[in-house]
Amino acid sequence: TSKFTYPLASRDETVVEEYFDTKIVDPYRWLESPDAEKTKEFVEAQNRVTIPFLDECEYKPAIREKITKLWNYPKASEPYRHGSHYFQYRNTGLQNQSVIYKMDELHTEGKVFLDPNTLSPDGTIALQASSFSDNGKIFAYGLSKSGSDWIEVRFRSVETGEDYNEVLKKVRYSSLTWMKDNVGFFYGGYLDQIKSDGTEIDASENQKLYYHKLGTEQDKDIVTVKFDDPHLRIGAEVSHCGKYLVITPVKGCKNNLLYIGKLDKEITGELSLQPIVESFNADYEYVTNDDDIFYFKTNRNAPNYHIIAVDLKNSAESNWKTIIPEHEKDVIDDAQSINHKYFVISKLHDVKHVLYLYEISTGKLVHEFKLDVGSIMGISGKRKHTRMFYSFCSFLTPSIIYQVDFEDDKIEEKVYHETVVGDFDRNNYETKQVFYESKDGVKVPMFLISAKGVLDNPTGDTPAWLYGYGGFNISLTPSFGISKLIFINNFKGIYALANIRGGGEYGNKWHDGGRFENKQNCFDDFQYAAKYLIDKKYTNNKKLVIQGGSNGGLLVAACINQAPELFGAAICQVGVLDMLRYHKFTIGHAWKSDFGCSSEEDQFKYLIKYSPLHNIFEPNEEKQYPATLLLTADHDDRVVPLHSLKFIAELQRKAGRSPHQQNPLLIRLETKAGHGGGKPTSKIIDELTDIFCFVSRTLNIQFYQ
Ligand SMILES: O=C(NCC(=O)N1CCC[C@H]1C(=O)O)OCc1ccccc1
Repeated sequence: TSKFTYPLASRDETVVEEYFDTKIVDPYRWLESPDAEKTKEFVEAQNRVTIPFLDECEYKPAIREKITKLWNYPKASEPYRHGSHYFQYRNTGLQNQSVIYKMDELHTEGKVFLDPNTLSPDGTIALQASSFSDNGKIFAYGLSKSGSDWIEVRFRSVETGEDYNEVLKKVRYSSLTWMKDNVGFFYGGYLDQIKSDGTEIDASENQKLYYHKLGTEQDKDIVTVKFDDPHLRIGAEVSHCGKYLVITPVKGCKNNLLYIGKLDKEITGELSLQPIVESFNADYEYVTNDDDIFYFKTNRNAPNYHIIAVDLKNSAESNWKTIIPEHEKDVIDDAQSINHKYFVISKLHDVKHVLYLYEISTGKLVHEFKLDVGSIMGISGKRKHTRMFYSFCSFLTPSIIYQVDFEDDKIEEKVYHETVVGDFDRNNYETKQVFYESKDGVKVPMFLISAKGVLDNPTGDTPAWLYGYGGFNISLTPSFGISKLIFINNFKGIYALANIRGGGEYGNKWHDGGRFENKQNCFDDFQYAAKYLIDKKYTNNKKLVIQGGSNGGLLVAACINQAPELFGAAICQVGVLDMLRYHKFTIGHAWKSDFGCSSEEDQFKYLIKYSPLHNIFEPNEEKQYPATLLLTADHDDRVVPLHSLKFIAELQRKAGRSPHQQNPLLIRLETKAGHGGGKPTSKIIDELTDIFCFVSRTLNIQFYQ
């Protein structure tokens, strides 16, 4: 690839920050102002370099055509019962947003209930939150614009399909939950926030839990719960019996407080709350309750989670009862209630889901559902229902929806709907789970997917795509994706998913193994995954592309700083790249629960060691950066674009200018787009096409039609 002349970004060396006894220069601080003219010029200059590079890919039209063709298969969610109707999300294949259908009977076409595609010509208005009233007659729904976390909440009558007049604004990081009277509604709002279009970078503060009465204006809403700490987000859920409000305030992204408010009278002001947990010592998630006995899924004294019962009449921890004990290896993932008397619980067993029924009153195991290797994507059904649905997927199965009917003590299961993808034939592929050793000897699981026969006959020259995340207790379970199939099929590649530490695959210990001072374990695990793929001759370092987004973007950027020799290309999406300043923007402060914060000396000491922006090396004859593509967007208010702008500016200056840096170092900046949630199909296809073009050109791999 030809030598690049990268845009010059001015540097202001006078911006110096003191971190304890260390001075850190921040010359691109000016790129933190998204609306500044200079920033806009910088963005345009970058796109003028990147777009031609991607457009020159000879396979671009064929790649786009292939993605579009494979993507174009009908998708349908499991049915959800609310009141006397069933609701289902459907997409004919290429629609920008899925459509909600309302059915009177199962297996019927039903009719369109809410079609977000009618709300914007380019599909950038998305449904980001929703909650049906208990009687299923009113649908509360939150719409986001251009991928921002901000939502506007509206209310739609199920019978008429008409919206009520009110619109709730300045809502984000919010639960939506109804009173059982189908008139009262709770949500979390930042009503004194000035700007809220998703391009602002400042943090929102002082979220309050509001009570809204259906049919009234937002300015009549009542503050029912508020806390002094400006960073608390107030989770709330009306109990199944309707008599209580379960309040779960959260500060970071781990551990929450727990309060219960009684809802027995007219809501006129702040609720009096019964404190259950008043320190951030664990996660507590409401499952259901029988009057004063509340069931929670928690990792309190149970790193793999367990189900406990708390009696409101004596809610001291010493009086809590364990109903379903933790498993020594398997991790409880989702816990709901169904058919009046059962818990329905999914657990992760070596990164594959298993599904169980337990009796609520005794905690006794009642039934285990037989599942293939794969994931439970969703469970649909309420405690008062005698029917539930769950959707299953795997790397080679897009979606199978099962229907389960409980008659007396009989449990009857059948396939409700199986999704078919064009001419995709799963028999041409194979999946393998391997366990490789990381730097410290810890065994890390990794999934490998390829065409049949490829894994058993490694040639050392197969293109490989290694994906990882490694944080926030998030488990990467098998999922079906067109992009994986195209890389396997049309680039004749191997797809690898590494379940590195920081995730939730093995409960709390796996999460703790990859956070705070242990964060380097995530990078080691990912680099050792790459070494494994190379040592086993599945690929070589010129044919290996690594990809990750957000916290996974941090992973990718840290790894190309630390071990550039392992990779041929790196795709870093919406990455967290300035670890000294991330907490200052939008919801960044919440991530201290994984990253720590540079305001603490001991945490600054480990953050400065891996912060991507502060560890860029100057290439020499021995080492250069792999071909690197950063991606971000103007309405990303989860991870603000300044991370990627500052990183690419420094990377292109310090590395890009060196004669030893032959591989391109580029950034792709999208408009009217955000962190990823709600992204319209058209933009997803554009982005994936560009990523494949970048990989094809830089790894010099052919696209087979
Ligand atoms: O910040 C997070 N989650 C963590 C997160 O998004 N992270 C954590 C690091 C960067 C980024 C990512 O990896 O996607 O969620 C905030 C939120 C949004 C909507 C509703 C409730 C709460």
